[in-house]
Amino acid sequence: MADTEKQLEQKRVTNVVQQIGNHIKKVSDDYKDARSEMKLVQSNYSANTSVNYFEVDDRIETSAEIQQQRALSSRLIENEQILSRQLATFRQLEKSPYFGRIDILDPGETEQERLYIGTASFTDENQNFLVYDWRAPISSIYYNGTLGKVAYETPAGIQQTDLKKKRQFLIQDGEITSMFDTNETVGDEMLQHVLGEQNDDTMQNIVSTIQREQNDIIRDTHSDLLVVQGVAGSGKTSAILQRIAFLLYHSRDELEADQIILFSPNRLFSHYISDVLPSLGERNMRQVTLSEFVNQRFQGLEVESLFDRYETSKDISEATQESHDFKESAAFMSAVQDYCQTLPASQFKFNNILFKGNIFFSKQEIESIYRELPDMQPAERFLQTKNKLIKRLKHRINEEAKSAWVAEEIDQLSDEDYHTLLGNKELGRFQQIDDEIRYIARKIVTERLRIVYDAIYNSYFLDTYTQYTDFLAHCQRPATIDAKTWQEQTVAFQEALEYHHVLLDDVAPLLYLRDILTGSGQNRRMQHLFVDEMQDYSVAQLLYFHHAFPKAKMTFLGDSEQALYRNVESPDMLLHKLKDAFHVRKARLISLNRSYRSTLPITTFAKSLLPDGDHIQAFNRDGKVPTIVVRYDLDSAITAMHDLISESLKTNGTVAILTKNMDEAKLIYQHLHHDCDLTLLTDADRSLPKGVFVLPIYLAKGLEFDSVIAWNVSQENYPSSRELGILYTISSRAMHQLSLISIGPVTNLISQNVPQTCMQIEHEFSN
Ligand SMILES: Nc1ncnc2c1ncn2[C@@H]1O[C@H](COP(=O)(O)OP(=O)(O)OP(=O)(O)O)[C@@H](O)[C@H]1O
Repeated sequence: MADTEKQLEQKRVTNVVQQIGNHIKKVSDDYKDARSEMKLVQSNYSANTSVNYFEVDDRIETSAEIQQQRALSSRLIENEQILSRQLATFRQLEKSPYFGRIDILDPGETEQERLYIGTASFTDENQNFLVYDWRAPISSIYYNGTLGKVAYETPAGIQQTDLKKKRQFLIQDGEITSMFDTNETVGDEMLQHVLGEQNDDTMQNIVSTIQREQNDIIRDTHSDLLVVQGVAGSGKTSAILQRIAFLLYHSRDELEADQIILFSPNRLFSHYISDVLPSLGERNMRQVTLSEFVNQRFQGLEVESLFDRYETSKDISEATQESHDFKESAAFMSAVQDYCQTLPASQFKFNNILFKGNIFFSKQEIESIYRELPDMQPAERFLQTKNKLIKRLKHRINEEAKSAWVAEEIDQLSDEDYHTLLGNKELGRFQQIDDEIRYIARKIVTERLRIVYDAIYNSYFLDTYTQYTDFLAHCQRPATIDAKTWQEQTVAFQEALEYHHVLLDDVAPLLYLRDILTGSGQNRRMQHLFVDEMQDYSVAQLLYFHHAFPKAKMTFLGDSEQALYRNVESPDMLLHKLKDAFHVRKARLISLNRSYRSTLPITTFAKSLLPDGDHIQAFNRDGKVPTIVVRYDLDSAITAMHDLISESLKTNGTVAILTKNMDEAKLIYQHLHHDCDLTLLTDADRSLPKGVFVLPIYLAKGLEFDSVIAWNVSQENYPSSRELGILYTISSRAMHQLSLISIGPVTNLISQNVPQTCMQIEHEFSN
């Protein structure tokens, strides 16, 4: 491109950067003002909260003032937060104001329009757009269109235009480092540059290089269920995050970040992706792991985690596996639903409600309330039972409030405690002192009996576990599961319960049963549900999420070939299963087959492990072929590991040693941590350190590292195709370098599938 052209563009960049700089100064001043105002209100507030509370009039006045100040300070806090977010956005924009330019000619116009696209909009004093937000309707042309006639979607409908030029920029600290015109979606040159960089400890946004098929995922606002099957490294996680940023922009007035929930595979991942949305000027969505989500719903019990199950259930029989599969299926969830809908009142299992070890409401009493109600949906009937119990509780509170112990307690109250019990709102409400005392008495008893109220409110009087056992006994199982194996499932469930454990298979059906019978457990505020690594969830769990967030549109992303916890499925099978299970109006399936993470030799190696790997397209980025180091005993393998680490560190910032399980990770740590700076990562870790670390593959789900060393890929350790998903997932975590160590002969998964030219094998020959 002619130098003058570049000079002209640089001139514009410099000018825009200067204007952004001026704007930052202004926003900084506003921010400082907002902060000092905030401080002033806060100091006033604390002065007021310490005023004398004992004169009734004073109290009323103070309370009103406090309410006012609270409202004022929350408004100020919000304002301050907005300014602070704006500042962060503009500071980023100042360094790199845009990454793209499109020249368009609208129908009927004679003059082309030139638009620049960046991570956020920026207008000059006259409200002319100097930079368009990448999420603006017009910006979609940049990602989707090749030169010529193009269409784009706007709130007013589809618009047509003629795309005359598409230019890409790389701008660092206000300087154009490269720029080129392209007719492709986003040219490979730009991608080469971005992908060749070293890994950061948190993920980066990809807005400047979003690919056309990723753009389809990001900008889909129509589907109720969007399922993305994408090969390893195809940008699924990136697409989720840009999609969230897009949705927040698109529905700015109706959607808050906390109405979006993402199920992430582990805590390291949660941290890994935490910077992307803030880098785009947005707040993070809510993030949970399956374990966090279910543990919160089973208070007092410990739920088996995916990791626990992975670590312990290595050798289960085929028959048991069939029972597991059934319990994880959509058919099983339907069976739960049928059971609940047709459950006769006499089969309802209730618990006593206890107070200090004594029965407060007996299960017989609850049962008779339930039975006497007319026939209706179980949840409605349960709710009415609940209301009747609360009524009876209130009655008993009123009676108890007249007891001598309550009067005595009131006598003993200090003035301060008395007023605290009375509360701000009730100050001055009672004309008669007797009324006030009766009120206080009821409050004392209510507090004392709160535990009973909570038990009613939280539906603890349904004996969920006995009910579930009853369901298991009555459930129609497939003919392939014999009675004995099925009975073993019930026993396993009950035995676990004795130790306050719930097995993972039982989690979704158990929660579903409880929710249907009690009419609880649903969050209708959540508008979007995202599940990353969907292949690691059972269909039953996904259906439960759908039930728990009934209003949420669903986006499920995953890779059937990275299955760690079950056998690898073909993408078609997985999609078919999900489509059948979710009866939604607008379902859409998108496949991503191009892999961006790894160098060409690494992707070629990883895809040849898979029987159907041909559909995976590698991004053409140079690198060394993966090395396989074969040793014949543990000590030599550890020495080889040591050498590989030193060699990897010469060119890579992060080196991850990935193992099949935690025992292997500990073993390596024990042998190596004295000689090199090595960290062992566990389930409890929330962030990745720099340098060298060792972790089992399930904790590395969704992550990527400059260099990966796979531990012991021998035939003994990876004997069958059951381990294929594990090996593929490990190999596909590497960005620039992949090495694999084997103690003894290498697994057939590699030796029989990967062509010799795609790897370099180094044997140690003993003499
Ligand atoms: N359009 C793109 N531009 C630049 N980088 C991209 C793009 N798409 C993906 N990448 C990069 O490729 C790598 C893999 O992306 P990501 O982690 O989102 O893939 P994934 O499909 O979720 O992977 P996996 O399933 O293997 O965990 C990341 O480093 C990401 O930044």
